[in-house]
Amino acid sequence: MVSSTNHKLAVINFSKEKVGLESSWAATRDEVVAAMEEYGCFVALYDNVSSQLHEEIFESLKQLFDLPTSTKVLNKSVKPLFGYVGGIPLVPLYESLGIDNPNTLEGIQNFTKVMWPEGNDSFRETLLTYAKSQVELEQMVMQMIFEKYGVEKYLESYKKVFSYLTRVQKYRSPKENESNLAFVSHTDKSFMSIVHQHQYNGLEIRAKDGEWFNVDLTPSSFVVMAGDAIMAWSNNKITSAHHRVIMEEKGPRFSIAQFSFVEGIVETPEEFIDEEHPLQYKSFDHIEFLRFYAKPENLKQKHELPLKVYCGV
Ligand SMILES: O=C(O)CCC(=O)C(=O)O
Ligand SMILES: [Fe+2]
Repeated sequence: MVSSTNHKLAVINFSKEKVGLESSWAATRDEVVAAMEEYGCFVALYDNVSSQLHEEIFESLKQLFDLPTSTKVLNKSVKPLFGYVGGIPLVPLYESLGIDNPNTLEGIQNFTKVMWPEGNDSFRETLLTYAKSQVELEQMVMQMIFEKYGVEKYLESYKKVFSYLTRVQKYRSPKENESNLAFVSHTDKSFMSIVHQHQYNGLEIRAKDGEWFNVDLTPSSFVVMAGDAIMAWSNNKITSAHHRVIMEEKGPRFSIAQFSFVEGIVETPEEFIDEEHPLQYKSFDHIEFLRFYAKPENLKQKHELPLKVYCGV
């Protein structure tokens, strides 16, 4: 689709040679924070996931989604919204499974032993390698943001309490007379998210002026996005990106979203608060916020910013 928008996400090179250099680290950090403040997201070009790994991971997702629904629904979690999603009338094209702690052997094993009781070493190894790379990318971005705002003294304690959820997702093509809105407009409830896709575009971002624009991605593109928790943490310096998925092209489209959550309290550092910038959100327990958001009566309300309802000042 040709779009006539003026909006375009920044594309920032995160290749090892580049960000490994002290001189380009600082320039990259500035680009990251400017992009996050403008759109709540940017595209990272990241060569730590090779094209071979990229193909392997999406090949293995096809196998996963081909399992019978009776197996996929066994993907459950005590954490709210961490399990299987499919057959939802609001998003009929969408199906997804959640892998808690995908960057640890235990986390990925807990998932594979439910999906393939006889084991699936190749899925386990591919996903673990992939998830570790994505976490590495997120931690670089996190470090840049904390540094740029002069609050890096809090970074180590945050790193200790971050946990990750990977959602693997499949969008089928719409049937005739069916809407092509494959995932409704939302902000992520995470601290940050990273989205990676196979073959087909579909992700759209809402700019601050309200215009929607699509994002053209390559196999080495990773969309790094601000979630609601970093918005609260930064006292709205960075606001979470409203986004949705439209199925323009033939599907199925596969994507992987990785979400970071704070296993504990998210609190705005005092450095972000002054007379001109009063505190916007009370400190909150991240997982409890998810529990609040996931209550059917709250989901039904379709709040523009559920976090504001939960703990806005
Ligand atoms: O599939 C995508 O491109 C985005 C998915 C998404 O927004 C989400 O899982 O929160
Ligand atoms: Fe999202």
